[in-house]
Amino acid sequence: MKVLFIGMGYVGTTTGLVLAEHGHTVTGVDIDQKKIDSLNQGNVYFYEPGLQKILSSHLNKNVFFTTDLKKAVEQNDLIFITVGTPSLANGSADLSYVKDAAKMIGKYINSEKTVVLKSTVPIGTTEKVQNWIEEAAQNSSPVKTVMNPEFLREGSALEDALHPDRIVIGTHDRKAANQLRMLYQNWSCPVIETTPKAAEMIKYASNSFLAAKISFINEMAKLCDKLQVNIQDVAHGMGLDPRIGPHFLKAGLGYGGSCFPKDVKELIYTADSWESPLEILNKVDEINRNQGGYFIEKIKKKLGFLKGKKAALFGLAFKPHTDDTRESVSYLIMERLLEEHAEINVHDPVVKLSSDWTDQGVKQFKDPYKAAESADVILICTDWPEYEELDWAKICQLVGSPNIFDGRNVMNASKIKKLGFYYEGIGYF
Ligand SMILES: NC(=O)C1=CN([C@@H]2O[C@H](COP(=O)(O)OP(=O)(O)OC[C@H]3O[C@@H](n4cnc5c(N)ncnc54)[C@H](O)[C@@H]3O)[C@@H](O)[C@H]2O)C=CC1
Ligand SMILES: O=C(O)[C@H]1O[C@H](OP(=O)(O)OP(=O)(O)OC[C@H]2O[C@@H](n3ccc(=O)[nH]c3=O)[C@H](O)[C@@H]2O)[C@H](O)[C@@H](O)[C@@H]1O
Repeated sequence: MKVLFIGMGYVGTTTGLVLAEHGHTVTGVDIDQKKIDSLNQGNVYFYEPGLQKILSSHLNKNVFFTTDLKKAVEQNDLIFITVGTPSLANGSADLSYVKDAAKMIGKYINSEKTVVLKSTVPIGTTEKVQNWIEEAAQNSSPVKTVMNPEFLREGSALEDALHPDRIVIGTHDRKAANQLRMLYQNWSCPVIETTPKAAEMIKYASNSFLAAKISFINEMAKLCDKLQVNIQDVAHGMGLDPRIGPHFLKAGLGYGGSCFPKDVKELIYTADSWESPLEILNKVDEINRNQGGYFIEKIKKKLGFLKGKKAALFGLAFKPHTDDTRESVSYLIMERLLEEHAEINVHDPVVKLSSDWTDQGVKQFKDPYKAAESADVILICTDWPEYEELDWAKICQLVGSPNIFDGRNVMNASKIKKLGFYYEGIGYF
């Protein structure tokens, strides 16, 4: 089938390429000329394992990129909207990008279209999109709308999009539902058909539930710190119960990224506006926001003060295997360290620190051993697997004081302590 994607970000690029891999012909449009130029040169402009190879094998065969939306809309009858829906100051989702995309579809519509929302949008937005398109189109051609939420994770986006747990099709239109079933016919996971509103809610409720699991285990981890109980053992023991499951029980610095924080806030906002407050999600959000501060307090308790101390911060990305730093707790930690007048050396395998930070004296090192040199404390903020594999005996010789605070509980605590380090994780020591 021929498919158009509007918005060539993480989701649009990944899902577009995965559809191409399944034999569909995909056109990707973005308003950002640089992104389109990069993709047209065969370069995925963000770091996501596996995508580069798929782009290389499909570019200009059954994958095309352009900024010419008019032509792209005219030539495609199945159109996905994959633009961003970031948080506004009041916590609600900024729908301006979705609205712009809808209006442009309406403006250029030349035949019957099916418009599929893959962006995460508040409950009721799919209906609004239908109206925005129809208003702009002045009823020149019929349009059908579908909500088809995306569940991929950054860092494993390709695998997730190739092998999703479920496909949710939210529409009132039989023909549109069948079109999507055809599109996804090679996928073997369950397909759920429901209303657009339920599909929208499935996405927010899923992300909120996962965020709640993380905040729950982080609360337990803080209690474990006091009780001297290993949270890893607790999570393992809990996770063996299939009603609980082992996933998303990793205690640490909490959730970051472009989705959990914003989606939790949006659902809280929607619930408040319906006068049906979600007390539990308010707490989930609050616990998460406090996790970085809790980590800093732990370090201060051990070191006494941070002024003039050298901190080696390992990991800037909000999670491993991505270069995405949106809502990454590492930045909040850097801010706190700067407020305390600590010196900061950072390392990340893929993220490059912006001049906003280097201008404030933060130094970035390509070599983690160099970053650790003469440090008073090492802070592990992202669970990149390579950190576990470093030569920690060597690092122990390089540092000024052998202190490790592991915000992701990635190290083997007993091994690292045997090397001579003072070690603290979160609910893990
Ligand atoms: N990043 C992720 O892992 C996931 C994201 N989502 C949701 O998918 C949506 C997109 O997320 P990302 O891909 O991360 O965002 P992103 O910010 O990486 O990409 C959005 C793209 O849309 C483009 N854009 C904005 N307005 C446009 C317009 N009018 N016409 C054409 N292009 C336009 C931007 O230039 C940008 O390249 C969000 O609603 C997000 O919540 C859902 C599941 C996973
Ligand atoms: O809507 C979205 O954008 C996506 O949001 C998340 O995906 P993502 O944010 O890419 O990454 P996750 O693996 O979920 O991690 C999110 C954050 O939670 C943290 N986390 C995750 C798991 C855990 O046990 N503990 C924990 O602290 C990670 O370090 C990271 O900061 C969801 O997992 C996806 O299903 C969803 O599609």
